[in-house]
Amino acid sequence: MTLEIKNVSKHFGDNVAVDDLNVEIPEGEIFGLLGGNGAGKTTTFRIILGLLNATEGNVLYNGKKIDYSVTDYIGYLPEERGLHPKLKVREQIQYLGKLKGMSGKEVDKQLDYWLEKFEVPENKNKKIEKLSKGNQQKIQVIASIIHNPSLIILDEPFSGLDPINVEILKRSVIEMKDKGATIIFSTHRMEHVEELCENVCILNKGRSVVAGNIDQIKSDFGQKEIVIEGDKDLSYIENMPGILSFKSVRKRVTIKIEDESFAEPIFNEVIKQGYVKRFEVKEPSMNDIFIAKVGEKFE
Ligand SMILES: Nc1ncnc2c1ncn2[C@@H]1O[C@H](COP(=O)(O)OP(=O)(O)OP(=O)(O)O)[C@@H](O)[C@H]1O
Repeated sequence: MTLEIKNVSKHFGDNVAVDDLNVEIPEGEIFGLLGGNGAGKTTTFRIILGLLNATEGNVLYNGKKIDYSVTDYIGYLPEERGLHPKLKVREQIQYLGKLKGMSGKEVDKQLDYWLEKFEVPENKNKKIEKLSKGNQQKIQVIASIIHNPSLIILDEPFSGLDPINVEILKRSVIEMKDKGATIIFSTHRMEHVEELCENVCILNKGRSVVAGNIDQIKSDFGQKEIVIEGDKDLSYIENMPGILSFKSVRKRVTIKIEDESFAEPIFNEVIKQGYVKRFEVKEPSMNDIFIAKVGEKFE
């Protein structure tokens, strides 16, 4: 049940929102669609769901076009959140669950389960307008997964959540994957994809600038990071060959190098100074890769 995005472009007048995008998302995977504001993430989701027509190309799930209006196997957390503020949580979820063909009993069971998971069981009979923004967001996520969909599309699911709730949602996303769902989510926070995804696509101005397996992307990128911890003054290393950047904060030095071959000469210099607590050659972060490929930073 692979999701295939094939040569998809979307033009809004002269504005090219998505530009010849090709992505394959295997079944049962958590896939990250990355990019800054206006990169084309939401437009891509709307095209996947059949809510927008592509100018060119097509999207197939399980070999067929998706028509969101008639599909019960899709869960979608839209960018524009759409809960009814005057309804109580249970009333809202009952309404949406029944639209997806569930019985009232089934909805209640699932709702209790997810409210417990999201650590807000006390909100079941509260009016949505009385909940904080983050807690409304949790209800919106529950609304999109209440019917146990096999394809879940989450547009910026972590935005507006505090760090504790980000962790709770991450755990739930992993649980949905373990139950067999294919999940695609968008974010402009690189660290979210590093933790959750095997494969990603980074969009910039509608184009895929980097795509594929995260480990592979990192190893193909070539550049590495060295972290050294200890008491020694290592500032002279800054002038050695292959060094792209050198940062020293308290007792920790972080060095970016062009490729791994430059690590050994640095190591040899460092141990000449005697004992160090740590010398580690690390893969670059997705943020480093994004900056190098796109020239923008997302934090
Ligand atoms: N209905 C529309 N009409 C005209 N232009 C649109 C429309 N929807 C999106 N766009 C444009 O398409 C581009 C991509 O927008 P999109 O919302 O897909 O980006 P995004 O990556 O989801 O951004 P964000 O992170 O800000 O939500 C933008 O330049 C946007 O202005």
